Amino acid sequence: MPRFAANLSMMFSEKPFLERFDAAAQAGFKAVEFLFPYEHPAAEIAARLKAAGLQQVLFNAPPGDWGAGERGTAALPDRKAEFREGFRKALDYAAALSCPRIHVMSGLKPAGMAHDTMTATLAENLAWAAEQAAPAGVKCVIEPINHRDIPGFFLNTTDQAAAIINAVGPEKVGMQFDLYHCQITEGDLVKRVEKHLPLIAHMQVADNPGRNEPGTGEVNWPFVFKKIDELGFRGWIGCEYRPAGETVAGLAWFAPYK
Ligand SMILES: O=C(O)C(=O)[C@@H](O)CO
Ligand SMILES: [Mg+2]
Repeated sequence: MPRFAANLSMMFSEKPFLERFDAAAQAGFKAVEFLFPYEHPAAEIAARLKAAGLQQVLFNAPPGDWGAGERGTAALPDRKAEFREGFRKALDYAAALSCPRIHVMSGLKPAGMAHDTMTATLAENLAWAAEQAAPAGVKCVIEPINHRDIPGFFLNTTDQAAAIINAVGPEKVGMQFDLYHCQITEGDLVKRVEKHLPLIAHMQVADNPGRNEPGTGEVNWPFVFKKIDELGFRGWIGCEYRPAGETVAGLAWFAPYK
């Protein structure tokens, strides 16, 4: 059966962040993910996880200046030192939260920057990060993101991500396969999951259009989830969606998977 993790950056936003852990557990989730933990001490988050009986399965490395529109630094040649400093901080949080996956965002493509230069920078940074992360049992993941949600993002397709992962080494870095982005950019969800399955270390889901919960848009999710299970994916699927209404009221789709 597919295993779903609540995304606490998007779900349960009716409550303050630290209260969302308990809310997710009460709704039947066994695991959570979120974008960034850095506004809160790691020990505080660890305590919330423990009290709620939850597992932390993913969060993001620092992305540069998010408020100013930056979306990662891992593919930016002039930001290597910042990327590394941020990744070390992420690793400290991962250790405190016993979290096995860190999402590393590549960044926006600067005007005039050569694609190959960015690919090489991303590969070099990932290889370095993997070396730091391996002793802690942590794997870095990279995620292709659609151009509508993040215009100008460097990493867009599952094939582009696969080429980088294969160049660095699939044992070192994995694919964060977000079904929402794939539906927008590429479609053909089941065939693409099948193609990249050996590289996929984490998945995420939202329906399209709207990025709301499964069942609110165009995708036949019971079919897709069944196929993902039959294909043998045993990792976590993060519910990275904005509930259309109140979070718990929109969880009917989740009932068969609790
Ligand atoms: O947007 C997504 O999709 C993510 O998974 C985030 O981590 C990055 O914006
Ligand atoms: Mg995602």
